[in-house]
Amino acid sequence: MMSYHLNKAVETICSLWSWWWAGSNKKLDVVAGAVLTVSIAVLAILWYLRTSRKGTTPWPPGPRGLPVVGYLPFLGSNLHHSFAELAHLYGPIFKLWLGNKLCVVLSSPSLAKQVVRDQDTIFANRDPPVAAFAYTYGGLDIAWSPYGSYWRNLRKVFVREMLSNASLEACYPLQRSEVRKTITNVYSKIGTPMDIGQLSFQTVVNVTLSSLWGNTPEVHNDSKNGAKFREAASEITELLGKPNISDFFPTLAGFDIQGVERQMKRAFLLAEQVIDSIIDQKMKKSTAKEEGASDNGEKKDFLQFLLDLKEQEDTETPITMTQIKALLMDILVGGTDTTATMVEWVMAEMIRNPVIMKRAQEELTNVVGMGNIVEESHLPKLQYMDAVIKESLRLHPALPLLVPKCPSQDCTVGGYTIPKGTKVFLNVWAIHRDPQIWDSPSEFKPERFLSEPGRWDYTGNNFQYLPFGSGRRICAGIPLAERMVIYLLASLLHSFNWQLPEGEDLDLSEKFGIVLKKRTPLVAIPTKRLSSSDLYL
Ligand code: HEM
Repeated sequence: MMSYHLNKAVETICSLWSWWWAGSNKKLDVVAGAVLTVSIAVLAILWYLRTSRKGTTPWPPGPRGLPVVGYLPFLGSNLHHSFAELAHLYGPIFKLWLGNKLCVVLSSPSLAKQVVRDQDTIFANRDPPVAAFAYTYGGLDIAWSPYGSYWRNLRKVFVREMLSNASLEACYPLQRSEVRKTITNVYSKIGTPMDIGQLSFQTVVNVTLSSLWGNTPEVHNDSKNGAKFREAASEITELLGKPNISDFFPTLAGFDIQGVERQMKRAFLLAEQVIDSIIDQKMKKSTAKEEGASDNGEKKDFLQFLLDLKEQEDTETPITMTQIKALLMDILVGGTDTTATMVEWVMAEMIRNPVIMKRAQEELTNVVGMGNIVEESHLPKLQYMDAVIKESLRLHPALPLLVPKCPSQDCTVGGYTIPKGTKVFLNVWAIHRDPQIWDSPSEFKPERFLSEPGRWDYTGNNFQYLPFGSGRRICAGIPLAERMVIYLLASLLHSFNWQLPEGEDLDLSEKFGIVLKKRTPLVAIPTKRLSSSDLYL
């Protein structure tokens, strides 16, 4: 049918043109006439193809915006809020131009399904911001590498070796020791205001560092390394979320007008120094071991595993030192700020809802007992706490727009064409607050997750609830994240009571970035909850 119309169009153009040509060939030479004929035919075909495609499946509706800058000047600082407002005007799928980037925003479970389930392979690509390349050796990590065998192998190595039950079990003593250090530290400052976000971030970075490279004493005794890495990691996340002209106008990227890339490179170098020094120590240690006694059957930590993998030539998943560093960067940057921010949101919601905090603490008293500290074996029994965390992730998803997707070919979603290369945002923040899905959506009600526990999990199969995303590019660190969040929260709440400083109000407003943070840090005062001081040491 299409080729019939096409032939017809070309035929008509040619016959009209030959008529003009017949009357005027005295003035033009033969070659110029032929070139003109072909050019007009090509233009006509292109015009036909473009208009005929638009006619069958149009592009999504959306606001017009201004020439050159598109809709950029009209967006507020909280992108997820602006997108939710536009969805009220244009519907659950709309398009907008941000500079010369075509973006499409989806805000309903059924559209989410079409992207992350029905056409997952097409949408499993990323459109990395310029800043992302600067800290991942040009996109050699899991989060920003394009969909394909490189990404698949790297993700497989990470999931199989670091997140298997055996590896998580092996890491528990190290995690426990870091969480205990935090409890002792808080106890030493009891009665004074504490920044909960900072406290969580510090703990999560230490837990992650020790999970990655085990209890290498040189690393743990070097508190400078931890502090340096924390500074670098928070700057990297901050810069990743910063709107950057280089991303909206790729032709201007070379100028780095806002200096985002330069700042990112500086933060990256700081983080790289820490990673290099740890790899260095690890390699020295294993050389010493090789020369001395056997390893007594000790389980290898993740870094050791990666270093050994690098040396193997006959492996299915070969890896270079640069790739190892990109992977470590990914885990450290992608896993720490998200997890720590979630702990802060959950604490904020509980401080705002003292009845809920009390119920969570009662559950801890029943499961753990007032004469004990929280242990790993208690965690699966904390059902109410689990519901509180799920409800916090519903209202404050750490990545409210997930990581934007980028189709590898033209495709159709919700009856609209989405051209190849479009930046596609899934507004899970809006889905999580949709009154057609959730009863009293803006209220904090953990009970909603208790009544049908099987219905809500983090697997991404229920498109109404996607705090960790869905499909092939779903968060790679869920088991570790889940465990760190509940373990740290349970320990903080079992050991202490928490309240706001006298006369302070709780501000729950949000600050958009790649990670959705609290606009103002949560500051709270801990008081002793357990009777014996020994339980704090
Ligand atoms: C509460 C904590 C966390 C939350 C809420 C979270 C959430 C997410 C989300 C929403 C995505 C994007 C998924 C998508 O685009 O569909 C993601 C990707 C990712 N996350 Fe997490 N995450 C958390 C913790 C972690 C941790 C602890 C790690 C690693 C140790 C981690 C590693 C990753 C990686 C590697 C990706 C990229 C996956 C890929 O592109 O294949 N995350 N995370």
